[in-house]
Amino acid sequence: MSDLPPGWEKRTSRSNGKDYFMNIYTKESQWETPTEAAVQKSDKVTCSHLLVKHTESRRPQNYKGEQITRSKEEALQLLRGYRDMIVNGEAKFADLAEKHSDCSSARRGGDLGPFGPGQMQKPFEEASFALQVGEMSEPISTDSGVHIILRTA
Ligand SMILES: O=C(N[C@H](Cc1nc2ccccc2[nH]1)C(=O)O)c1cc2ccccc2s1
Repeated sequence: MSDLPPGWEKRTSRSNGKDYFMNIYTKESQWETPTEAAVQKSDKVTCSHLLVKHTESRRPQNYKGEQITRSKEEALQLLRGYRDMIVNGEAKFADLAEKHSDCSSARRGGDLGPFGPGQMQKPFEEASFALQVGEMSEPISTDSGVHIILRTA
């Protein structure tokens, strides 16, 4: 069994059964077998989000194919309610995201995985990169709808 350089973990892909390698510091993954120690700093963040779409969303339909009919104001009120439940410990972020997010990442408790600058819509990127690990954003708006973001790495 060949040893891996420090900071890497071998995983098996659920979608194709192939082995891949996860950097335990940055949570970034790669198919190639690493030959160097894993870097501990990354220009990426890992976030989860809860998206509530509304009639002004770029695609007013959620990943389940349901048409979105709520107004932007209603979406914001819903989202503030979820955020309050998380802040006062009544519910977990991932549980509410899985139950209520209109983004397909709901299937993974809202997890979007690691992303770097230039990958997400600007308002989302700016809010995400301003968070400390473990911190949750105030509601923010993108063309997709209104979101709360939790930075996890
Ligand atoms: O753009 C996506 N989903 C859109 C909604 C949406 N719009 C977003 C804008 C910024 C960040 C996440 C966002 N998710 C949809 O389902 O209509 C993504 C889904 C997923 C799922 C897993 C990992 C990344 C992504 S990005």
